[in-house]
Amino acid sequence: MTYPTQPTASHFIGGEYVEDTAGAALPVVYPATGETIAILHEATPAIIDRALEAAKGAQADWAAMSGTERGRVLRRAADIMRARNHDLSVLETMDTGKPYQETSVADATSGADALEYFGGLAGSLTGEHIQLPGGDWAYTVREPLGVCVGLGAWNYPTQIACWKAAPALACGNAMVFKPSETTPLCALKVAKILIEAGAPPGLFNVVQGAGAAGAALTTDPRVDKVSLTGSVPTGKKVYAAAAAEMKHVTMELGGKSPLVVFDDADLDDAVGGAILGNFYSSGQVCSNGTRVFVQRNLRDAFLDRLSERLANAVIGDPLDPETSFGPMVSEGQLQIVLNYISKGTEEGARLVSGGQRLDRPGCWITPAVFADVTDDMTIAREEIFGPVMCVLDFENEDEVIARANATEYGLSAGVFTSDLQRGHRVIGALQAGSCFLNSYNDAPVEVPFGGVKMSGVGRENSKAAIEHYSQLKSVYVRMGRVEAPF
Ligand SMILES: NC(=O)C1=CN([C@@H]2O[C@H](COP(=O)(O)OP(=O)(O)OC[C@H]3O[C@@H](n4cnc5c(N)ncnc54)[C@H](O)[C@@H]3O)[C@@H](O)[C@H]2O)C=CC1
Ligand SMILES: NCCCC(=O)O
Repeated sequence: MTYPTQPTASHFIGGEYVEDTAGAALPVVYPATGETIAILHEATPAIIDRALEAAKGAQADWAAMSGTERGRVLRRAADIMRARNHDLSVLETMDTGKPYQETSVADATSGADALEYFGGLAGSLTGEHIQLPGGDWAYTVREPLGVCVGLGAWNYPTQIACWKAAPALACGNAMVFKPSETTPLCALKVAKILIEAGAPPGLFNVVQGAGAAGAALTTDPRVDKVSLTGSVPTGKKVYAAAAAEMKHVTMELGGKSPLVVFDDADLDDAVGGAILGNFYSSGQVCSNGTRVFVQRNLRDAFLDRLSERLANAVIGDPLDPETSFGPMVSEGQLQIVLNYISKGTEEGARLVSGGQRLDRPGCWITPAVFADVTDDMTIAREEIFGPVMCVLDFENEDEVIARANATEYGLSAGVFTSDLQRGHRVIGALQAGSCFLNSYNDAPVEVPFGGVKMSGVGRENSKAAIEHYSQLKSVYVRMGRVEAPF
């Protein structure tokens, strides 16, 4: 059988598509219909070995090029991605179920932004000169780490591949990227585009597979750094395995982020922020503000306006540009979400809208809003990773800060208020890596992205990412005689 989105082969290694049918079959399902759209194969040990050898073989020559030359390749790749945005967006939609309305502006475009931004930075990555007493001096050299492994989640397959590859390659590293087993298609296109842009074969390789393939990559002695986007439980395993060999890590993990709405906020902006922070990508965004704290005397107006605006959601064919809300990524993820919705009702939260599975093929659920949620409820404590908004009441600033911070997570936080002093004061007190004031879920490449507490280690995007894909060598230069004690 021929599938419409079947790639040339499962893996991309050494500049070409590579197949090894000895690996377990990996069916790819279009979540909007439940149909199989491709069948790939998980990487065998031989495939993983081949990818790591290819990366190791390409890395030294790539690192020996000037930053400007490396940057040129990345910027060319960005141009190709932009030129192919339509096709890449359709593929992203097929891989994830996210509506084309989103994928056409937030996936390949975001990946291209990362390639362009880090391509631009590559030529400016230098060390520094440090003057010392007696005429001595030192200099630092910014060196690549070597071979980096990228492990992706399923919600943003193109974006995650590019957010990891772009800074890694800009710094002179090579990469083996393993997409999520749920969404294996898009990263292959990124690999092909990098080759077309002039990247040497082996610089960026893609291998498929689930946790076992990720673990094999993480523990391989040829690997110098592991960058994971995934859940906290996986993050703990990957971090521990990397630590055993003292490897560098970036951990972009989960969250249960607070979005605080004061009663002086612009109501429509606050409702818009809550919609963006809960229902974009059908709620499958790590930074989502899923605990929406609304000051008590605004609560009813907030819920009314939210219901009015939710009625405008267009739930349907994700490839139709009018559709604004797609299916969950998989039946498994849909079941997780449905279980949380049952638990919310059982524990006494009030389901004010949505939360029903739609009677049609595929993984469809309507956006759910719970009111009267209390801090101890399961739906207020655990990451759901689906379209479930919890609305919690609060009275005053100190109270909401304490409650917002009472979580092991610390990825994001948002505040809506027209009192800017209060806005900055509250943001200053919130324990989160990525914060928003009168906005939610913006992720421009120029701004560091990442979490504190259990939500992660390190930062993606911005100049901060350079620190996580390079290391400094210090060289002390003595200009006089060496005076030893004997
Ligand atoms: N902070 C961030 O930037 C983001 C975080 N996430 C988080 O990701 C989660 C959802 O994505 P999932 O794909 O379900 O996450 P997951 O943690 O199940 O898997 C993430 C990746 O790790 C791999 N993996 C699983 N076990 C492994 C092991 N033992 N060793 C090495 N690799 C292993 C998987 O195959 C996959 O490629 C949510 O918790 C979400 O919050 C998602 C997107 C962005
Ligand atoms: N564009 C959203 C970044 C966060 C995430 O990948 O979930």
